Amino acid sequence: MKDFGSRLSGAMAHRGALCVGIDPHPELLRAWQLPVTPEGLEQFAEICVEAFDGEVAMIKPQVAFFEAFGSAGIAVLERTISVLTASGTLVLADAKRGDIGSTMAAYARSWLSEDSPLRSDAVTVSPYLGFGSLEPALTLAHNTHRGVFVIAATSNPEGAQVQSATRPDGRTVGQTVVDEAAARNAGAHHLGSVGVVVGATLGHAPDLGKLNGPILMPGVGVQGGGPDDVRRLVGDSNLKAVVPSVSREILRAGPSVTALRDAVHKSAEDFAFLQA
Ligand SMILES: O=C(O)c1cc(=O)[nH]c(=O)n1[C@@H]1O[C@H](COP(=O)(O)O)[C@@H](O)[C@H]1O
Repeated sequence: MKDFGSRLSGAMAHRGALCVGIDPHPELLRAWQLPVTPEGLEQFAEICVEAFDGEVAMIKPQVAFFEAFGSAGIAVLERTISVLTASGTLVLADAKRGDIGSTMAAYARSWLSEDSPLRSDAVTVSPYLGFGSLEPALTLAHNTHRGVFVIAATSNPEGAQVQSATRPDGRTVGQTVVDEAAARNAGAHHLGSVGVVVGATLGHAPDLGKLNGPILMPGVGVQGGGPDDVRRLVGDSNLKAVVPSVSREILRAGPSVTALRDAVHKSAEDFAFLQA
């Protein structure tokens, strides 16, 4: 199997850069006339799979909305991930895991090991227990040809308190996260397999020029970010590495599969400049 970065750059070349999130908010279930139960969750996920599979470079299920239903929700998540990965669509599990190294190793096994029922192509991780605490996930991802997306500068306004703090060497904390990720991608030919997450809502972003890996940009749509923000934040030379991520703005078009697909195509058009 090719490494995750190569698979992602191949998918982006074929299908465009967009990532669509599967975020089954209870309000969305209700808006889709579905019960807020594991059965409703399953129908929501099935409609999303039908609408998005094969249409975009990557699909990002937000794990929290499945966990909220307990073991029945996790079972729906497992099935959703395995249907998508079996059809060749890249799945990024948005679990934002981060813990001391020995516990991180267990989180890593859940999302990145070949024999886990939840195995995905990549997982989001939080470095705010120290970048080094992510080592078990970085190592397992490398060994299983999977990827990690490390939270660097998030789309929520509260993130700046930690991520924009300045270290004694003058770099922001978010910048050091990007720099550590860049060190992991050194020598990768296409895109490295260690991505970062940078919110499209930010006033300014860390310097991404040496990352050599994918830049996931959520915060597009309902949170207020748009294509112009993406361009402004990453700079022209980094546009090819950007994976804009949209959840509610697209999901609100449901439950019609045709309307969901139309919303995907509209978003994809808005971001076509990334591939130009
Ligand atoms: O890691 C993420 O995907 C993420 C990072 C971030 O900085 N901001 C952010 O909104 N997200 C996730 O991206 C999705 C955004 O959803 P919408 O605002 O509905 O597009 C949610 O699943 C968030 O958890």
